[in-house]
Amino acid sequence: MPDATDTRPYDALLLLSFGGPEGPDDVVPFLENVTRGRGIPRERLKEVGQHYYLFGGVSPINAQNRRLLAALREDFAAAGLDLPVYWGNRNWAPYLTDTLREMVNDGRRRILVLATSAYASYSGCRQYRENLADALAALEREGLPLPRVDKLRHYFNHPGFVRPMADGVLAALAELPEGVRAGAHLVFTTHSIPTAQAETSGPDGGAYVAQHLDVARAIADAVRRETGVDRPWELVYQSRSGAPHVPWLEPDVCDHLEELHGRGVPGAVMVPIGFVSDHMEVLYDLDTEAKAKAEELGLPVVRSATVGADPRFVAAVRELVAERAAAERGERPERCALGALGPSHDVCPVGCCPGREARPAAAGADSPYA
Ligand SMILES: CC1=C(CCC(=O)O)c2cc3nc(cc4[nH]c(cc5[nH]c(cc1n2)c(C)c5CCC(=O)O)c(CCC(=O)O)c4C)C(CCC(=O)O)=C3C
Ligand SMILES: [Fe+2]
Repeated sequence: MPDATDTRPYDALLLLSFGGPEGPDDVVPFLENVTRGRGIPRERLKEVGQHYYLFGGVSPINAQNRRLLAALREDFAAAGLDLPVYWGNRNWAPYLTDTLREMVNDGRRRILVLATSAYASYSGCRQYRENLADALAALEREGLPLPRVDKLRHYFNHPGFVRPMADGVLAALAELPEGVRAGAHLVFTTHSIPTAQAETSGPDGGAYVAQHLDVARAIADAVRRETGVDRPWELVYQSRSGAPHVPWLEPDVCDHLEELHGRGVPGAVMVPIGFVSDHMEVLYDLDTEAKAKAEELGLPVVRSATVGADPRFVAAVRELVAERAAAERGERPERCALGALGPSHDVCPVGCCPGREARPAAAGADSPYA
C-alpha cells in the first residue's frame, strides 16, 4: 500500500489559473493581457469589457481561487501532507513569474502544477505550459536557479470532479417545477474554441470534444441511475470569441435553448462541465445571458454548480498529487478515472495541443527545461 501522504520528490504545489480584474480600472489592462497578439476584434473586447463592468469590474475568479487555495492548504494539513501550496496567474496578479520567483527564493526545486482547466486544448493546457516556459526564462535571465516543473494529468474524468457535478445536476433538477422535471434535458456546456484547435487537441487530436462527451455521458448516467429517468442530453458551447469568419465549436448554448423550446422540450438544466469554478463565463454567459434567453422563451432553465472548492474535488487534487509523486518515484499508483477514456497521460507528449505558432512549453516531453 503506497503512502498517500508521501509527496517526494515534490516540494511544492502551484495552483495555476487565468486571473481576472479586481476593479473597474483593471478591466482594460486585464483584457489587453488576455488578448495580446490573438487577433480578437475590438468590438468583441468592448462587449466583454461590459460583462465585467456589470459586476463592478470584478471577476469572481480570484476569489474562487483564494477559496480553493485555502481549502487545499487545510485539506493537506488535515491529511498530513507536508506540501506548501502557491498560486499564480496567466493574466493578472499574482502573476505566474512573480510566484515562481518567490517559490525559488523559498528553496522550492521540484514543483507540481495544478491548472484550473480540466481538459486538453491549447487554451486549457499548452498555453499554461508556455506561460511556465516564459516564467522559467525570466528567472533564468535573473540568474536564479531553475526549478523542475511538472503538470498534473487532466482531471476531467476524476471521480472528485465528476461526482460533485452529478450531485449538482440532481440539486438543479429539484429546483425545476415538478411538471417540467421528468422531461427536462441536460445541456452540458463548455467554452467554445476554434474547430482547428479542437481537431488538434490532445496527443492524437480531437481530445477536447471527446473528453467533454465522456464527462457528459458519465454525469448523465449517474443522474439516470439516481432518478430512474433517462433524460436526453447534448454538449453545447458558449463564450465564442475571435473573428466571425473563423469556425468555432457549435451549437451555441443560447441557440440550443431556442431549439429545445421550438421542439417542445419543457425545460433544461445547464451543466457547466467546462469550468472549474463560477467565474465570469458562468456568471455572465450562463447566469445572465443564457438565463435571459430562457426567460424570453418562457423556458424553465436552472444552472447546476461547478466544483469550486467542493471537499471531494479538493481531496481529488490531494490524491492526484500523491499519485503523481508515487509515479515519479517509480511506483505504480492506482489511477482513478470514470467514463470510457481512462486516466490521462502524466506527461504531455511532443506536439500535444499545438498552438498557432511553435513556442517553448515547459512541463511536457518537448520542454526545453529539465
Ligand atoms: C478553453 C477555454 C477556457 C476553459 C479552460 C480554462 O479555464 O482555461 C477559457 C477560460 C477562461 N477564459 C476567460 C476569459 C477570457 N477568455 C478570452 C478568450 C478566449 N478564451 C478561449 C478559450 C478558453 N477560455 C479562447 C480560445 C479565446 C480566444 C482568444 C485566445 O485564443 O486566447 C477572453 C478575451 C475576450 C473574449 O472573450 O473574446 C477573456 C476575457 C476566463 C476568466 C474569466 C473571469 O474573468 O472570470 C477563463 C477562466
Ligand atoms: Fe477564455
